[in-house]
Amino acid sequence: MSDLTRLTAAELAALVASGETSAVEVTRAHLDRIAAVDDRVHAFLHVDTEGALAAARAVDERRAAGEELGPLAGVPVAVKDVLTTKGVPTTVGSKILEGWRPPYDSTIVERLRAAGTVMLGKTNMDEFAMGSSTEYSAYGPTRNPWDLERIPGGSGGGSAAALAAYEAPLSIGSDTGGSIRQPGAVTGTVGAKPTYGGTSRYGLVAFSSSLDTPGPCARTVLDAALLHAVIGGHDPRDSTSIPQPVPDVVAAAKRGATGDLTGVKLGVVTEFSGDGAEPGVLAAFRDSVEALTKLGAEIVEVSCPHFQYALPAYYLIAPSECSSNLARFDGVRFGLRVGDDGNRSLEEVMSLTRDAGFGPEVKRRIMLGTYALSSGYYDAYYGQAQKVRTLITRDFTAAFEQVDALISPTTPFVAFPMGSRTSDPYQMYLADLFTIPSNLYGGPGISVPCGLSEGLPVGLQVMAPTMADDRMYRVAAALESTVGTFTPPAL
Ligand SMILES: NC(=O)C[C@H](N)C(=O)O
Repeated sequence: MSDLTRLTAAELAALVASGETSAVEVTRAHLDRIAAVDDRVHAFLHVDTEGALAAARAVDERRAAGEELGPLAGVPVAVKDVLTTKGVPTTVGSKILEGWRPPYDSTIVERLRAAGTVMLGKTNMDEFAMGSSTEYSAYGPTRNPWDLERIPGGSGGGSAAALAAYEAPLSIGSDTGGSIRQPGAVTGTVGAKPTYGGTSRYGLVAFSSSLDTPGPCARTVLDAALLHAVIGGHDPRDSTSIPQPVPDVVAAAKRGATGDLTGVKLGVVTEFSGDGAEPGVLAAFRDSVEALTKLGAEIVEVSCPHFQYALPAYYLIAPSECSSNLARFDGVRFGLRVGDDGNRSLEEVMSLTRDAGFGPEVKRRIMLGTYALSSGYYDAYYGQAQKVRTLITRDFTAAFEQVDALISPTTPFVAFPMGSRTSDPYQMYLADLFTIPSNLYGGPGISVPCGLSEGLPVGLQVMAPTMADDRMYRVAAALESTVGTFTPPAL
């Protein structure tokens, strides 16, 4: 049997369904791979060996009993540590939740289990999903399998690195400003942010509730679509979940893989295709635009004049929501409690707990958000940012009257050396320059590998109208059919 860790999720599912290999064998191969490389990569915060093998055995038993298996049954998946997993530690990359074992599964995890996928464990992330390099994890950074001295992106660097290091064929991320797509871009993997409300936030530890969107990560576009179909769809337990079925993303990915984009009109975002990105990134992007033209797509330039204000608007809205959401970590209800010696007031214990439990970036965001929401500043900062959000949404609406989807590089730069941006928050924030607009708008976006610059992966982003997730999969799969997939140098 060839190395099972090199196969796609679709291939693994077919092998398990036909009985050529068992879910237990597939799971063991990935657990062995994790044991062999994760001390160097550190993609995982927790590996659930027992749980994974039990889930795999259950799939094999169902198959032996002649039961019909779902399209991803027996396929391992790694889950970002932002999603609750019943009885399995969930830390959000923070000390404040160290040792917390949630009493319930998030909807995403519930759906993964129901589909017969095998959860390998929980992946590393920037604390509370705040960061672009996974260096802000309270449990130490994840490294990029392409170059262990470079960052794997963030906040979901663990989910992306696990794919690039062949520790898992599928993973789950969450994208508030780019946390799925940016790690995908810098690790040469595929990351999709679904339409906001297209995937459930129930059991997703909240950062910025009007933006947080869980979604699929994979090494191929089809695998991402297969995972999207499993986790997506309406959930009555999430008040912003859209009561409509997910568009047929799998069919769209298959259609795209035929390499025919005749009749598809794509808009290159003027503001994101000039300055602001590294020359090597722009060169790979331009080559991809040419490749898409050869596949039959019509390419036009589209100006989205308010996109330039997306980053500052995001850094008011997201911290504002975070300052409110993170108030629940008070040392009373969850996880860490510091200084509760019977002599201190409740307020002192809360303050000591939050001081010890939160890292520097989380504290920075809470302060930014508290300031932006405070009386006297609310209108000037938070209110103004909400107006900008509306203008950005209008840019998208106008653009989608002209084109089917928008394209841009996913990130302005390739994976940067570890430690090179941690002392300058603004430089770190710039990693999401091109991904944030679609979060503010709520539409779907996907990053697909499109080439290399300085030997490191570059991603192309496809953005589509809300609830037209299928469109982005079609375009991404078409590009993948011509540029191929990208394998990091051997670990
Ligand atoms: N969570 C995200 O989507 C990422 C973004 N880099 C942030 O720090 O807010």
